[in-house]
Amino acid sequence: MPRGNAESKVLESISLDRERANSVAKIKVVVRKRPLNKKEISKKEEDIITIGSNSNALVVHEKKLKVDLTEYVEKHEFLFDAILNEAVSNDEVYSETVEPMVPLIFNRTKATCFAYGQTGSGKTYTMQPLPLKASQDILRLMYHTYRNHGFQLFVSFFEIYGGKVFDLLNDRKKLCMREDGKQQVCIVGLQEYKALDVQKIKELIERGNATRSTGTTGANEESSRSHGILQLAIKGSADGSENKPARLVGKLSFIDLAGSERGADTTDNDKKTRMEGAEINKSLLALKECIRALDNDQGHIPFRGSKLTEVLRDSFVGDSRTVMISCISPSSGSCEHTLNTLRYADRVKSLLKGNNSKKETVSSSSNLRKSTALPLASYFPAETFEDNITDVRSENRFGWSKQIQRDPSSKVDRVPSARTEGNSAVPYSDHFKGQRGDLNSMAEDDFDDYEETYEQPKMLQKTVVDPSTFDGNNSHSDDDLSALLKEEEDLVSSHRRQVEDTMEIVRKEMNLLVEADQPGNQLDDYISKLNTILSQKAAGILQLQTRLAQFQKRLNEYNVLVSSGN
Ligand SMILES: Nc1ncnc2c1ncn2[C@@H]1O[C@H](COP(=O)(O)OP(=O)(O)OP(=O)(O)O)[C@@H](O)[C@H]1O
Repeated sequence: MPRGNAESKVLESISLDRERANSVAKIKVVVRKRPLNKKEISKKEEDIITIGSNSNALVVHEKKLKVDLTEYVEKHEFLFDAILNEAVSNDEVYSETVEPMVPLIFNRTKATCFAYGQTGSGKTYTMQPLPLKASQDILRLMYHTYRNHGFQLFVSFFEIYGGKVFDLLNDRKKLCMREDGKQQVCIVGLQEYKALDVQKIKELIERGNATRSTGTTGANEESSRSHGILQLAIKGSADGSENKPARLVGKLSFIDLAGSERGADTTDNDKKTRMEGAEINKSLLALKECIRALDNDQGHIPFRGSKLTEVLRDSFVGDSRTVMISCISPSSGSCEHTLNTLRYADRVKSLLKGNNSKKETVSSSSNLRKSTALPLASYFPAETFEDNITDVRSENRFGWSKQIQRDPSSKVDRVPSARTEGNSAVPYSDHFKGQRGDLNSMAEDDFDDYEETYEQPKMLQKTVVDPSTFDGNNSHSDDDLSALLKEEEDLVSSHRRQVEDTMEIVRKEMNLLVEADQPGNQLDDYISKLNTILSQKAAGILQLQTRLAQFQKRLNEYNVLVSSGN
């Protein structure tokens, strides 16, 4: 083939990659349901998750008891970018999640894939094969499409355990993090291995996996008690030469988060496990706060909320892409955790809608079309690369198109996601009668209508507060974030306690009703007991309402604080 022809093929391929880049959502949320495991089957637990025929809607069928102790099923409906059922293979998970992001990392993008879910829901099972598959694609691009660019691939693998960072490719050496003058976070001494072939990467991944901290939880015998972070970095020198120091071009991070189970699950566990749980919850909440702040286009992203978010800082600024895989167990015994996971995912997804239509509109790809120059120098214009990140960020953070379109080549259909957790109660006897039909009979247009009429909940209302309360200083807002995260934890714990108390009260109430139906019952006694019960109920509700109001106030104040920090 004549040289000119070969070059134009390469150009075409790069330009195609870039066009594809524009159609990759900034944040994509995918749910993966695992099959029932042996333990769940032996306990006769049911599969309570049904997935709609268009693969982006699911229903959780929550079994509940009425006050008169009759059973009924409450349905919770959710929509996401894609829902992968128990028959979906790891290869298909890769195609749906990471594969579209791979070409972007040759063009300055920081892409992140993380798995979220309760312990034993399949996070590690889902995440472990992804880096190797991505490496294969990266090396193919490096050796073919970008073969004259002098790109190099580096692998690092570390974990965050108990708020500390350990190098999984260097005997779990404890590492510390530093922030440079440009607020770039680096992990001092982290080993990065240059990888030339897939075999080398496979060895590194296996070595790191074998070193990870695991423990046993009620739900998983080999549970990850740490956040494992594997990074594939593309580096290159400005003139494509291998002799000059290589600078970061783009990065793909894989994060296998520790289980998201909350306090309720840890009652049987020892103190160490409970402490681990608290630390894990803190970082998961902080991650949510960062994504929330990113979507609100706030100048100040509260990365310091946890070690995890500090480490991820450079993955979220500039031109970034994130795919979150929410892993869920199908079993009735995990219903509460599954709902928590889906609500977390739903919250992340809904942040991208509602008031941000401006941010969601299709961005022009002209900036990419213009730029067809091939030499690596074109990736490093006049300013330094880091300066460039800031520019890209301010111009382009939400200019990216979400463009979730029907992709004929994809095995999974996708439509724009709406935040819909619609609850509907049906008698328990109807549980299996129409659960699939309900979703199957829902045309895609129905979802579109729902999307149009649904009003976005405004978690972070901007209210006016006494400015003297805050000085708009970012370090203060980091302290505030920690306090806020703690309050969120406390609120949820109080809520849980209140529900337990209420159940106890309802039991007393039922007994009282039974007594009241007996012949010759004492009316005075009934009145006095009913009064006590009602007072207890009212006190519980009032207490929780007060706590909730306090938390809402703090949340609003925090929002004002970070907004004023812009
Ligand atoms: N989609 C799946 N298909 C088949 N088996 C699965 C699937 N997902 C998970 N499993 C199995 O379920 C068990 C728990 O999965 P895994 O260890 O990935 O959970 P986890 O969410 O990472 O838990 P933890 O947070 O405790 O580390 C494993 O034995 C795994 O092989």
